[in-house]
Amino acid sequence: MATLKKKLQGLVAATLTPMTENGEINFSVIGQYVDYLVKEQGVKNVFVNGTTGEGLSLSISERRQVAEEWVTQGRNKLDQVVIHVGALSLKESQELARHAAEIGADGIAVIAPFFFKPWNKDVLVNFLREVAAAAPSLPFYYYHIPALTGVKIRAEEVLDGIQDKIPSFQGLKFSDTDLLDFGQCVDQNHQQQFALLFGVDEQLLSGLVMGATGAVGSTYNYLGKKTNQILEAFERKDFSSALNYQFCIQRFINFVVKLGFGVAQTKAIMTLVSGIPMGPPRLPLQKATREFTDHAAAKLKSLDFLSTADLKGRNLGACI
Ligand SMILES: CC(=O)N[C@@H]([C@@H](O)[C@H](O)[C@H](O)CO)[C@@H](O)CC(=O)C(=O)O
Repeated sequence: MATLKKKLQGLVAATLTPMTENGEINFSVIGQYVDYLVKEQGVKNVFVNGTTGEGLSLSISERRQVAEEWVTQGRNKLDQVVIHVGALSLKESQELARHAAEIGADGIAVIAPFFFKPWNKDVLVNFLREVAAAAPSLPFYYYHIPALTGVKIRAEEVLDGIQDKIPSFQGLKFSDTDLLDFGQCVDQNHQQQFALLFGVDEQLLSGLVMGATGAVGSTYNYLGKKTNQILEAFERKDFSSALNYQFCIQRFINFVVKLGFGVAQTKAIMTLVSGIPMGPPRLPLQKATREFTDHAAAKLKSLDFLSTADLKGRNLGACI
């Protein structure tokens, strides 16, 4: 049985994997990264080796080392460190799950296998169950990201009766825009106390309205503080402020999406905002261009998301 832990809630940063210019993992900055998230962004939970962390582009040995470094550096600083252990090979996934338990991670998450795909809910749940069984003491999360896995089985279906098969099941990370599906995950699982984590940062407020108990995302690395304002306004039922904050964040995401936005660009933005070098992504991803970074920087400044004292007060469209 999974040990009783505080329910995962609030913001969870989907961490980047810092790399050196020659493509090796730069473990040396992870301690600094933890401090930055906690002190500068007010984010105390991390989701490691997921999409943003290029988990599927790392070797198993690298994934183990990255997980270990986050757990070590996060001790007594972070609330929860959840490790994504999904892989195409069940054996590798189980190995990573066992390892996460050994190092003292707070939970594991798994995506649907995406080369040979499960063709229905039962097959998917069987796969997830085999992974969860390798680390039965760890809270288990299903990571639903159909646009990337191509596995379109609705999350609502996956959740139906899942605790009978996976006793350690604790929640869902929902990285999709189908609010009917997400709403039904919430509506049909009131009794279960699952953590239902929304994964589309630009639509977080809709997720909260629908009943999300927290959120996992890439932008919380550098817009955590701003996004916490949405959570706080929502909590005090100040929906008009919450919407304003969401619109501000949307203005930024909408801008970068038009330029072409993904993990490489997130690395560039995080480097710019935090000052911690995230390095390039690993192939097949391509490093963000200088032009992208310059445009993103200008936009961050114009929205007052980047504290440049000399720009303050000048821009009427600022989102302070
Ligand atoms: C497809 C994708 O990368 N989605 C991101 C979002 O945070 C996304 O970057 C954000 O909503 C901007 O579109 C997360 O859901 C991914 C994530 O949590 C992860 O890295 O595991």
